[in-house]
Amino acid sequence: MDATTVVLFGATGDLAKRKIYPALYNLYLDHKMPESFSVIGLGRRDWSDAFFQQQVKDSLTTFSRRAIDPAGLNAFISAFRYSVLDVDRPEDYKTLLQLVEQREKELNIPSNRMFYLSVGPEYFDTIASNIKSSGLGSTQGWKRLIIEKPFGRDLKSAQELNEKLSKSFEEDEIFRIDHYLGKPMVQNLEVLEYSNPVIHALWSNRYIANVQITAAETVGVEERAGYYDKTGAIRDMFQNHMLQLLMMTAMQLPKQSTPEEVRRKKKNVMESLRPLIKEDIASNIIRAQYTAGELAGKPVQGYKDEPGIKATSQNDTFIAAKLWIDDYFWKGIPFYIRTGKRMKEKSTRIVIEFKEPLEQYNEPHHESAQPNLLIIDINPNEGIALQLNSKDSLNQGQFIPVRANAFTNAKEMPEAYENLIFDAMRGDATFFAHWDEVELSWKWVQPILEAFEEGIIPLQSYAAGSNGPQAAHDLLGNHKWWLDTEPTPAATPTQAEDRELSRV
Ligand SMILES: NC(=O)C1=CN([C@@H]2O[C@H](COP(=O)(O)OP(=O)(O)OC[C@H]3O[C@@H](n4cnc5c(N)ncnc54)[C@H](OP(=O)(O)O)[C@@H]3O)[C@@H](O)[C@H]2O)C=CC1
Ligand SMILES: O=C1O[C@H](COP(=O)(O)O)[C@@H](O)[C@H](O)[C@H]1O
Repeated sequence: MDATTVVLFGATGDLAKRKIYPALYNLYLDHKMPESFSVIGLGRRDWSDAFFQQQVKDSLTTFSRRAIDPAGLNAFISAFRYSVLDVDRPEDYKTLLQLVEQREKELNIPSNRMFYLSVGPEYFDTIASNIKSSGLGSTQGWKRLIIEKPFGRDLKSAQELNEKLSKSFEEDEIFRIDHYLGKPMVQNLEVLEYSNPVIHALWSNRYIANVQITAAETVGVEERAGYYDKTGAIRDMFQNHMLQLLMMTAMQLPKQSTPEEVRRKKKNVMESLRPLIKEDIASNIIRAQYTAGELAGKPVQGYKDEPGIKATSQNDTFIAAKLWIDDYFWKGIPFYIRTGKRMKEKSTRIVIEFKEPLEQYNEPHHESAQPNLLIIDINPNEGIALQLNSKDSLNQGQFIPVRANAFTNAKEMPEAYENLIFDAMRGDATFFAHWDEVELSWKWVQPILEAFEEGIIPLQSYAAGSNGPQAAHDLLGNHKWWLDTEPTPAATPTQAEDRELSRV
């Protein structure tokens, strides 16, 4: 891998501490960092190098998934330097350039520069143009820009932001992070389909009845009232993470797994996604807000009582949607998507429900038969399960669902940020959101945002600790959200893989 300088804007912030430093450290332990690298942290706080290095060490002690190796830690930390920078002060970029060049010389790093913008999106444009005007972006090697979400708050603002960024960086230099694309099971979806003829053969509207994608969280708004109350589940999760999961699930297998091909296939999905017209929005989109309830046996307050949230807030903390992909493979198959805070369990999961097994053979419907399910657990458990029907030897003539489970120990898997930072350093953009996908996602979501503003969609409520509002269950008609009440078995902590055929 090329020797690299990581220039981290927002080095004093929460994301850097919780995700970025632990990811860099784990990559270092796995020998996935370049032989020679430099990290320059930036923020307005007047920190010294030594203080910054101590902050990084503290963050690793708290957040790294690995035990700290004191000897290796010092070598790792010695690559870190700090420079004070206010995004609006051009002179700070000049000082930064001098420091970057000095470290490149000391460490013999050709000018390959990765600018990581772990700051609020309101600063993206200013930083990108200052990188250009200060000369920081005039590298002899490569330059890359990593940006965090949110990318705009509607179609127009996203287009404006992209227009501005493209004055300083080419599209192939911009790495838009969607951390769901870094999750190991999401990165595994393509492989599951192409390396398993059983799954591949069934992956179409001929055999699939519906697809359900859930990202349920038990946490509430936490300390993010200011951000979340203006954002809601639709912008915070649905427009980005949930639509990315949809693209990854529904895309047709690329002939070659190159970034260009994968992104082209994802774009095809978005282009085939049936647009919502205003009249149909209320019957296909459910929005809701949590009220007081109980989680893990403890009472929790409602959204409106959370610190920093107004009692009149009409913000959504839950979204469910019914979508149709009008292409050859998925025509006629509903995709159900939902995401919410303060739900019963933390679970990101894709469930593929297959068509009734007996119907096609004209046998009398057997009421104890359940649909076959393919269950892909993404987070916090990681694994797949296949639910099949089997003869129930204890009850004559009855069927019983059994599950073949394969779970991995999530603690041993690289964290999303590790995968993504590693890819960005190698210049592999496969699991980053291309502008075309982002724009198409906003285009699809835009009528929903307008319908919200116009009050066309009622705001439902659901008790904290539940599986969401009744309306989200009604959305599925004769079907149901699978596994709502029966979490799939967790991985055995001592075993890397646990394969079993179990009774459900
Ligand atoms: N935290 C998280 O879990 C997640 C965050 N994100 C995104 O990551 C980005 C960063 O979030 P987070 O770390 O939580 O935010 P924080 O508020 O914790 O940190 C913001 C950072 O920006 C710096 N900053 C703010 N204003 C300026 C300025 N004028 N000039 C220079 N630096 C400035 C701050 O440094 P200083 O105060 O020293 O100036 C600080 O380091 C945001 O875009 C957020 O949406 C995305 C997913 C998850
Ligand atoms: O981006 C975000 O994601 C988290 C959920 O991420 P996960 O990896 O824990 O599933 C969510 O809590 C947060 O509101 C949102 O901004």
